[in-house]
Order: sequence, then structure tokens, then C-alpha cells
Amino acid sequence: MLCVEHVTKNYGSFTALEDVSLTFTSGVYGLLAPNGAGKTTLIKLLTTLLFPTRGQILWDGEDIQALGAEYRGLLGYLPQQFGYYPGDTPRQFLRYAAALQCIPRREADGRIDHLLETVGLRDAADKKLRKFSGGMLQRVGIAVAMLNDPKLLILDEPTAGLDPRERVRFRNLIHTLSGERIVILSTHIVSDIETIAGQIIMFKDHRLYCCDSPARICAQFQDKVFHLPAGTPLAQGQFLLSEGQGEAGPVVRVLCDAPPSGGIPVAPGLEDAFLAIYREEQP
Ligand SMILES: Nc1ncnc2c1ncn2[C@@H]1O[C@H](COP(=O)(O)OP(=O)(O)OP(=O)(O)O)[C@@H](O)[C@H]1O
Repeated sequence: MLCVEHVTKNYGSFTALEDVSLTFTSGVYGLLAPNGAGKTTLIKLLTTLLFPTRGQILWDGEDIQALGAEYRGLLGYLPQQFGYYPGDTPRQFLRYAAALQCIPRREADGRIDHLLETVGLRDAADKKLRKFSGGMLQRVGIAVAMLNDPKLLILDEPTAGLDPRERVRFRNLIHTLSGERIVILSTHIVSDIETIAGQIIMFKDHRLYCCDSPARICAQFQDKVFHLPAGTPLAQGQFLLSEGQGEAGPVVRVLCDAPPSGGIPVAPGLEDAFLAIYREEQP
């Protein structure tokens, strides 16, 4: 079990995270917040690339700083951008990564075959990485992160830049790999985690806003989301979520406490919740 206890992280006089407490057991956790909210900061703290200004992070009750290499040995991490040698094949690159982790060659080779199969790269195992698409490279990255069969798998915006098909494929892969481990996945793409994250963590004003299931987060906005015909002037207290196509033509999706005249109630989705929660924060 991983516990973040009252963690604050300052960069000089700027507070990126303030008094954050979280408990992670097994399953997929999605870190969902707008750019600059502190997702990468939390990930760097969890991967010991940064240390808290205040508070502590515990793995099974022991401080991860004190555990050091022992903690990093049970961690798999895919950063936003991972470095690789374009002239390598996935198999060569995975062997290199396994050697860095001191995994014996024979054990590594068996594991690499299994991982290449799992991430759907068996047929491309001996092709040069320079020829790979973004999605294929991300699958190599996740295979590297899985080499040590980690108990804790951390993925920082793993689907950024992938096309929809690769995104779905990657999501399925994460779901397959989650099993008994803790998977923490950062993103600002709602659809990436709506279906696979059991718990969604949101930050607001650099503090923890919630850690809850997608259904419970959406339930806060039950009976508050409506379709109105496009072009309807919005009254006070009505917030425009998005524009789109309804069954009877173009519509606007509106958040408001009382049903607007002519409004058709619709079930709130996680994207509605995201837009509603961060409505004061203009990009
Ligand atoms: N080394 C640093 N020095 C000063 N400020 C920093 C530093 N790293 C991050 N920040 C600031 O801390 C805040 C949180 O940054 P962080 O990268 O954690 O956000 P994020 O949610 O991961 O955003 P993104 O989705 O854009 O990566 C931002 O305002 C950022 O500018």
C-alpha cells in the first residue's frame, strides 16, 4: 500500500502541491487535472525524482526515501518522454534496460518475449525503433516499465500524441496489466481514464479536490446537465459546458441548478464533471 501523507511541494516560493493526502491500494488510479495542476509533480514525488517539502510518502508503512533502491525495485515508470536508441530493436533495447536493472540475461530473455507478446510487438521485435509509430514506441516504453514486474506502475501522460486507435489499444493494455498492482496514470484526456480508472484523483488550486470513482464524481452533477437548442441565450447561473449535435439538431450542453425552460436533461459524463469542476480556470 502506498500512502501520501500531508505532502506539500514548493518550488522556491511557488506551491505546486499543498497538504495532499492519498492512499493507493491495487487498481488503476487516474490523475486528471488541467495543465499545471501538479500531476507531474506528484508523479516525480512518487518516483523519488523529487522529495516533499513537507509530509511523507510511505510504502507499506516505510518512508520511500529511506527504502531507496528497494522501493525503486518495485516501481515501474514510464515518463512523459522516454529516451531510447533509434538504431536498437525493441528486443535489444529491452535487454539493455534489463541489464541496467541487473536482471540475469536468461531470466530477462524469457520476460522480454512475454512482454513483447503482451504489448503486441512480437512481430516487430527485431525491427529498428526509428521506424516505429508513437503508439508502438509507447508500447515499448510500457514493456520497459514492466520488466521488473512492478507492484507500482506509474505512467505520465502515456497517451499524449497517440491516434484514437492506439489510445484504445493502450488503454486495453493498461487494463490487462493492472491486475493486483497499483497503476497510477496521469492525463488531461478524460476519455483515457473514464473507462479504466477505478478512482480518479483531481487537484484544484494545488490541493486535492477528490479521489473518487468516475460514477460518484459524475453523480455530483446529476440533474444539473441539460441540452438546449444551439443559440439559446444563457441566463445567469447557466454555464456552457460544450456544443454539439443532439437528436433534433445542434445543441449546447449547459450546467445549471434549476432545469432551464426547454432544456432536456442528460446524464452527466466525466467530461461534464471536469469542465464544471474547473469552470473558473480559463486555459
Ligand atoms: N522546477 C520547477 N520550478 C518552478 N515551478 C515548477 C517547476 N516544475 C513545475 N513547476 C510549476 O508547478 C506547477 C505544477 O507543474 P506540473 O508539471 O506538476 O503540472 P502538471 O499538472 O503535470 O501539468 P502538465 O499537464 O502541463 O504537465 C506548474 O505551475 C509549473 O509551472
